[in-house]
Amino acid sequence: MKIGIVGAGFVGSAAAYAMVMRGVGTEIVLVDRNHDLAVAQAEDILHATPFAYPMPVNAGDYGDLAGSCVVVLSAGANQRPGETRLELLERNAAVFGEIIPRVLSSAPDAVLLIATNPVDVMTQVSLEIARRTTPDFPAGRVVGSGTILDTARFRALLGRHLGISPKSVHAHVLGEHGDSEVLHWSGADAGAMPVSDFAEQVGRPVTDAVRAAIDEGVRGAAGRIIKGKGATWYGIGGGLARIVQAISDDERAVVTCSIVNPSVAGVENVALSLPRVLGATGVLETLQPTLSPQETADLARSAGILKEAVTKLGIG
Ligand SMILES: NC(=O)C1=CN([C@@H]2O[C@H](COP(=O)(O)OP(=O)(O)OC[C@H]3O[C@@H](n4cnc5c(N)ncnc54)[C@H](O)[C@@H]3O)[C@@H](O)[C@H]2O)C=CC1
Ligand SMILES: CC(=O)C(=O)O
Repeated sequence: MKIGIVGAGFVGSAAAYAMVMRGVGTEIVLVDRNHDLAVAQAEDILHATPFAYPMPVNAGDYGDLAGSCVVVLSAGANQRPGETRLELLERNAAVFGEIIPRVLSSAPDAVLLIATNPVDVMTQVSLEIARRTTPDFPAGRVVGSGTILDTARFRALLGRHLGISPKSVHAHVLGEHGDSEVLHWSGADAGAMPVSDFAEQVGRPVTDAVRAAIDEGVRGAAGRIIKGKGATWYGIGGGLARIVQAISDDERAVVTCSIVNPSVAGVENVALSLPRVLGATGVLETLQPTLSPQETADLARSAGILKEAVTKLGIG
């Protein structure tokens, strides 16, 4: 399975590296406006393959994306310290107006996996662009990485608090990949029991202070990391590799990710994250989790913020 990546900067290269280390796909092609960068990243990542999963890793042009089952889109501007994801919108929407038609003319059957921020709005922009040439382009074939990263942060922090592997924690972040995201505390579980029960049993209760610290740890992660090192890449690289694996292996894994929803929390036609079943053609099913009244209100607020952003852009 060939995997294409457009945008070979921090995020695209970390995704390629994570795929090589996990053995996702059988060939990777990196495309970037800065071709020399793509060449250098491909060469560097290729050198990791003897320690992981041998596969060709090359830089290429759009034509080399032909036959890709998934194309990751990680091109465009990233946040400067203090900037929100939504502030990147106009710059990155213009970049995608150029990129998406070129990707689809070379790889018309690929699932598009959007990482560029603001990722939910960029997912909706991408679907809109794809539908200009293919009006019935399925919404489930344009997948935003959405809150896969926030969900990973939530699981990592809960696992650390409980003293267990984050793999044994099932807890999702819903809504915007951004400031209005919703930590689904009422649905969080560990070891097949509600997280609060597990926490009491192991003597590490989730007090209001713990909960507030985890909420801030998740919601404030990007800002902190960007302040410290200029950008984030390892977490999202791992998350993108995980999504690509689910698609390329037709795995039917449940992952929080973003697509355009016909209706969510009373808001129509807006992209945001919910738990979804991922397989070869992208999103196969969307799950509607049971939420507390406060979580329902928070998800509606998040959907409203995203809807306002797409409406300003003249889509949705
Ligand atoms: N979804 C998520 O959870 C996350 C998303 N991001 C987002 O990913 C995006 C990329 O971030 P970084 O990799 O840190 O940025 P970067 O600046 O390192 O890489 C972006 C790459 O896009 C390329 N590019 C720009 N315009 C292009 C065009 N028209 N055609 C082809 N290539 C083009 C640039 O040459 C550059 O190499 C940003 O929007 C960032 O906010 C970053 C972290 C997490
Ligand atoms: C930059 C970004 O979106 C993140 O690390 O969450």
